Amino acid sequence: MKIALLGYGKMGKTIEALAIQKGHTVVYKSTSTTSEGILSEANVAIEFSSPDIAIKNIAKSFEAGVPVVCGTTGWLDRYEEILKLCEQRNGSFLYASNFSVGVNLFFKLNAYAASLFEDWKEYMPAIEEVHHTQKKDAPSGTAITLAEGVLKHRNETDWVLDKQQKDKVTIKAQRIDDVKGTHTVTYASDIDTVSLKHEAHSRDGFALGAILAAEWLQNKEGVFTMEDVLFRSNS
Ligand SMILES: NC(=O)c1ccc[n+]([C@@H]2O[C@H](COP(=O)([O-])OP(=O)(O)OC[C@H]3O[C@@H](n4cnc5c(N)ncnc54)[C@H](O)[C@@H]3O)[C@@H](O)[C@H]2O)c1
Ligand SMILES: O=C(O)C1=N[C@H](C(=O)O)CCC1
Repeated sequence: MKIALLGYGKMGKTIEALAIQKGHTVVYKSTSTTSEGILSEANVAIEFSSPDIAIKNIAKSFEAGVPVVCGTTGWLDRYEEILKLCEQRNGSFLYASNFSVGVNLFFKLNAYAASLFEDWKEYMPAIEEVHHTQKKDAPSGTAITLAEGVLKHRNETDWVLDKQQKDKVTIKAQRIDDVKGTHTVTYASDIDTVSLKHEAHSRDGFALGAILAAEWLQNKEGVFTMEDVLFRSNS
């Protein structure tokens, strides 16, 4: 597979190293200031840049006729625009707030826990995320996905960042040194607390999941998620 890397920071570099180990080649890469190679020669673009840049990079790939796997978080207020653009261009697009297989299994555990706690409203849910200090967005995309899973089974209407508010599920975001990504969902009552936790030890899980998604996206048209890659089809 010939890969374009849109964004060549911590994630772009990890993906490059692991993709080459898997026998793929990188034919294009871009940062905020440089680009090398020819985007239209790629079979797939893997986009890990920055919340303000993702839309431009995705649009550029559709224009070049290149399917896009996007892991950049913090731009989803413009998700509908991308869906329309993808349809207009007969493109292929796959976004995930977290590409790690472990986290995607954790999303399933989160949904199951939320359904179990649905009838026990004395347990208050809360989400905590910890990431490195260079992270631009808060809360993390993963924490938002977890909150959405919890909210499906609650009377609370939305999530709120770093405060307690009636009718909202709290997400607490912390930034500490080089933490790769830790997410905890808790259900706390006066009597006890139940916690579910995922802790990334490196960026390899995110990168390998993005490469898996890129391989899966070959010869497909439309809009997809990691749910499609991991749980709906093996082909
Ligand atoms: N979905 C996931 O599994 C997952 C995992 C890790 C990180 N992320 C997200 O991926 C994004 C990138 O993370 P990172 O740790 O690699 O960040 P980083 O800051 O290390 O790298 C960002 C890269 O984007 C580049 N960039 C900025 N403007 C650009 C432009 N105009 N064109 C092309 N590239 C441009 C920067 O030069 C840099 O190379 C963040 O939004 C982060 O939240 C998602
Ligand atoms: O390092 C980051 O930045 C990460 N971002 C994603 C998020 O916002 O959930 C995934 C975990 C790592």
